[in-house]
Amino acid sequence: MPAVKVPKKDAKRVLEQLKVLGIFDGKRRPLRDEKYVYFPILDKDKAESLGFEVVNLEAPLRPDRQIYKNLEDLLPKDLASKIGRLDIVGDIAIITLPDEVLPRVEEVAKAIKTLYPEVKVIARRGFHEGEFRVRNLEVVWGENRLVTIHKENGVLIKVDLSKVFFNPRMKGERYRIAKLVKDGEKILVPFAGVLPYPLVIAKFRNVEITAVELNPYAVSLGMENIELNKNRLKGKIKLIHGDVFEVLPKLGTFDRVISPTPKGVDALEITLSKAEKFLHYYDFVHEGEIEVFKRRIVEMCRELGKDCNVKVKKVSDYKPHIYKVCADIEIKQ
Ligand SMILES: C[S@@+](CC[C@H](N)C(=O)[O-])C[C@H]1O[C@@H](n2cnc3c(N)ncnc32)[C@H](O)[C@@H]1O
Repeated sequence: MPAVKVPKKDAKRVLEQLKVLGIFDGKRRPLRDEKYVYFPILDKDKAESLGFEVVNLEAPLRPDRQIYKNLEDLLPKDLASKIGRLDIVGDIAIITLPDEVLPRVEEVAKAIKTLYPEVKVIARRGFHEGEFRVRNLEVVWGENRLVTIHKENGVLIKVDLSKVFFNPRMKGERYRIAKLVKDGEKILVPFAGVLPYPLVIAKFRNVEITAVELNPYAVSLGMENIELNKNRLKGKIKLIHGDVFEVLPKLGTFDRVISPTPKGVDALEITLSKAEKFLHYYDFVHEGEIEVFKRRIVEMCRELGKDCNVKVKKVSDYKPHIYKVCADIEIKQ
């Protein structure tokens, strides 16, 4: 098959050119020797007419998962348009799948496996329910289980999605917070779940973290997760099983508090009262109400005798016009 032969020093520039011209064959891997790079192409005549040196060679095909980036690339339009977003937790794929599409689950499974060969279970998504914010999930393909070990930010997180809350999309946010933390800090994480925030922070920083969680299954998995990661963590994690509103009044104060607040719960006052330097407070806010939310925090700071800088950041979409936000609150010293 045809390939454009380019001296190594020009490879990046020529690759861009070939892509713009629409003749780069992205399904095949480029080859290299000591002096040259060989880019597989789709149109020999066009390349030659533009003055490129074209040779013939066997460039291997890339695996499908490197060619196709999402389900829309792999499924017929009528099917792709009916299925919702895909999340991967360990070896479980979570997807929104209406009843009418259920008979075509094998087709969906094949596409998911192309992108994520590790997937062994497909579960269809319902809503988060109850005070423990557990998502309603139904296994529709593969092994009948919702327990898995998820890898994120260099830690292992064991979850049982039938019993605990876990959101893989918060990976970047957890990393952002971990990077703000300094060695030596004392940190409080209320509403800690199976400990994704504490684990990621303790992975990168030598800190003392106190986590509080009410769901007994999350607490038990959290303890397993501390054990599972014990050789990866620089920091220490202490996990308290209990209600944030009962436990926090008995605790002292912390340099930093991180509150992944469950939807519908107002924990601003109690978490702010425990923070000496920083509070990262998550909530769900209508886009038109972000300033009101910010003013409420400033007001609460004043009531608690604190002088605060407040920045509110949109973290993710929740519903049309409603965002999950994080208020980064710095308490001036
Ligand atoms: C939105 S989830 C966040 C979990 C975890 N931090 C994460 O990011 O995956 C909220 C968590 O708070 C827990 N929770 C709800 N009410 C609580 C309370 N009053 N005291 C302690 N934990 C509570 C739920 O069980 C759930 O695990």
